[in-house]
Amino acid sequence: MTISQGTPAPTAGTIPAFPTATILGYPRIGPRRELKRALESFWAGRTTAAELEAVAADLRATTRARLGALGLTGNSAVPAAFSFYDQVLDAAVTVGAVPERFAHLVASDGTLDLAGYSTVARGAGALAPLEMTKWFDTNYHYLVPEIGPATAFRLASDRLVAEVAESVASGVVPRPVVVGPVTFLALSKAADGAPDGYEPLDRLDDLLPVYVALLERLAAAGAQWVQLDEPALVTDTLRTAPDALAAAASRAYAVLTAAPVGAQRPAILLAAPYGELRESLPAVALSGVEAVALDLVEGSVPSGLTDEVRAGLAAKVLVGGVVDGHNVWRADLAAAVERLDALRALGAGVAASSSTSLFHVPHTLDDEGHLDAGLRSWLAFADEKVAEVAVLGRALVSGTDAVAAEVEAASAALAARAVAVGVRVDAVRERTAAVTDADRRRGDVAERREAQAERLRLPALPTTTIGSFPQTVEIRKARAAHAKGELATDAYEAAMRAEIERVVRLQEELGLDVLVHGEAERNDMVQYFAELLDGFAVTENGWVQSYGSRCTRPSLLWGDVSRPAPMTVGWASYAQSLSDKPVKGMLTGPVTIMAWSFVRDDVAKQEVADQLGLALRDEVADLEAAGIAVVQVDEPALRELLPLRREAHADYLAWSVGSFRLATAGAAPSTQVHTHLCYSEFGEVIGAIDALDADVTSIEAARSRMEVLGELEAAGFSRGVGPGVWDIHSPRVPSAEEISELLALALGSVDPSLLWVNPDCGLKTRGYAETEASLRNLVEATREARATLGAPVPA
Ligand SMILES: CN1c2c(nc(N)[nH]c2=O)NC[C@@H]1CNc1ccc(C(=O)N[C@@H](CCC(=O)N[C@@H](CCC(=O)N[C@@H](CCC(=O)O)C(=O)O)C(=O)O)C(=O)O)cc1
Ligand SMILES: N[C@@H](CCS)C(=O)O
Ligand SMILES: [Zn+2]
Repeated sequence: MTISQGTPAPTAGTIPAFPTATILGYPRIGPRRELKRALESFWAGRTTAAELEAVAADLRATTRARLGALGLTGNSAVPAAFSFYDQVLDAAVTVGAVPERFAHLVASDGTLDLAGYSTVARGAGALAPLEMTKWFDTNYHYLVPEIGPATAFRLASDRLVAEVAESVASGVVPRPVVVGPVTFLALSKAADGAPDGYEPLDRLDDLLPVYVALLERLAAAGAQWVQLDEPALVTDTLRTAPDALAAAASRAYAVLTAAPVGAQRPAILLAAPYGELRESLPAVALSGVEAVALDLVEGSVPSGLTDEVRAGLAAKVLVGGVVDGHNVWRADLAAAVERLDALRALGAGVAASSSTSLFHVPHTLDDEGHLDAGLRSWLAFADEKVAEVAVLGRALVSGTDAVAAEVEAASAALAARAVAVGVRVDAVRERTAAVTDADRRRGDVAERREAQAERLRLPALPTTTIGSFPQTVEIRKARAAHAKGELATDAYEAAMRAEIERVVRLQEELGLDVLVHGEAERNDMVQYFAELLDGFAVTENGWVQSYGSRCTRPSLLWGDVSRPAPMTVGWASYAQSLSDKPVKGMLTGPVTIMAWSFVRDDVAKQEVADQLGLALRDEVADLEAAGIAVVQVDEPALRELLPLRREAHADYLAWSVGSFRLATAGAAPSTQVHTHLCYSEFGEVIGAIDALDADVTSIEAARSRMEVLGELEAAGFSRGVGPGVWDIHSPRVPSAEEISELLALALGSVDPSLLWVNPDCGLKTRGYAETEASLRNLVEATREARATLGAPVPA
């Protein structure tokens, strides 16, 4: 195979040139969250599908122009990777894998309009949406396709083909991006009713013809290269073993490359982001794909290769993911050039790229004028990363000397960062170095239980919520006005206190037992703390898509972390002053603060986690001193940071659990420590959850109908536990009967003296109407359950 050096339209069998610089994907939400606003207007019925399409087309056009201006100029350098909601959902819709319950939304030609697509993503009434889960080890969530033995695959959407045609018409030959067939099936779940032992990957041979047909359509629309994302090939933690995934990749890519490049298909770039290709490397190297994108931030340049694998790679373009697509630190261009050189020795051609799609980072630093100039100079958001790959592409073509100034500037920024004030704070390092095992140990569990029962005097099956109450438009408006200086701090704080009072009164009226203050004052459960801790900076506009239209602004954790002053005590004490019932102090745990921030890459994660642990430990002490008897430390991201390789799990769990314990182990025996976990399946980390040594753990469970309880029981978990009885991800109000059923299930595996009753997660995304109705049913169902236990029922 020869890779042509020019960029003529391909003729059968000749491989079009691959650009020397590219990225694997770009943020879709828009620099001003234009897509979020357009989607939410459409969902609210304020705009039409045509208006939503127009906003999307504008965004795509702006992105193409921006990427070209930043230096992605070669044919196929610009990825066509737009999505209205999620790329995995798009793949499902493209191959016609829409679950049966949505069949009435599908047109006779198999297509789904934007309203139908939105319903599959978000549900409607009794129609449950596709399940949402974490995308690899990131804070992005994808929708899980449901594939059964009878799912009828067909090419059912021409959206991607139209996107290619739109781009070609605008003068840019793009590289369309699709989730690859192996990853698509490996991330799918078996549709309800599938027989035991069935796996969606069993359907690979039925799915491949649809990919073949799609490739042909993309070629006809003008695509010369297509990118098939296969991150499933870099991990050994999926349901399917890595050897089976490698075998599936061999089969799949034999079929997809059976036709020569040209009219029947574009050349194929198989992208393997988020980790290192290990078990699958031979399969990929020996496959017929024309290019492979390797993540050289998480992995390294392949070495120790057999002759056969070496020969396979030597026939391909190797795309070196040397610019971190997943974090925001400016690249070390000198080191990147070296890695690309090493790759050049292996492949038929080499290109510079981001390690992953850039949709994990914000659009641009241009919008962050407020950031300290030093910190800014250490950062690269999406646009700045595109400029970095463009520089590296020039180095590949013209030699390093041609980009000497850029390489030097990057090295100088790195050197300045290493010695900048606040990056290393001796007092913080001395404190973490002095931590002993005893600092991570609380007293005996039984003694704690007795002291807490005596202090709290709670009824059987205590009811509580997870922390946040609805973040109303008024709360957000007040915060936005305060940030702009249009609302004075006193007035803002008074508005938040009024909100806290309303939430406390509501909980008392509903009859909940352990109250929360509602978190009205928090813009986000991580950013709130980042704004108050030293070592962090926050962005004004650094939005990153978390799922669908929902975004977060991950904070920048750049230096040693310490707590200049109490962060939550004023709000918690105010809430406690309003009620005789215990009000929980509410903190976000060290692991979650790390997982949902952009974390410095110059220090071991364990050190960062312990710094956070110590800051939170001081906060717990201050909450206790203010009379708070229950403190909840949320760790919804404990599972999320679990490495994609099993060999790294024990080390990760040791430091992550250690940092949580450091945060909480200073609490007195009579202080009840809660933790809360959600957004993941926790089966794999049950041992670690137990090791957190919290007195009470609330955990997402409603959607899986309490599945996690069996896992906890099997692991001998014998602490207080609140399996969620209300799936808060949809506006549906669960009836008291439904909640009673879930409670009965829970009582089948949890000792009644240990069972708590609570929703799955916080209520910040819900409205008040459904919140009040659901909590009323929750309290009612609890009263009934108490009666069946013969426990005294509080008035
Ligand atoms: C629990 N989750 C979280 C994750 N990561 C976090 N960092 N935080 C999380 O809570 N990861 C896992 C999950 C992901 N789930 C979600 C769920 C919900 C959202 C969400 O609702 N995001 C909001 C933005 C939240 C926020 O930052 N609010 C700010 C700013 C609000 C805002 O947009 N203001 C307007 C002006 C006000 C107005 O007029 O309405 C503006 O700035 O333009 C705040 O409250 O102050 C979202 O809208 O997407 C995210 C992840
Ligand atoms: N305390 C937080 C946890 C979310 S995971 C909340 O209630 O929103
Ligand atoms: Zn939660």
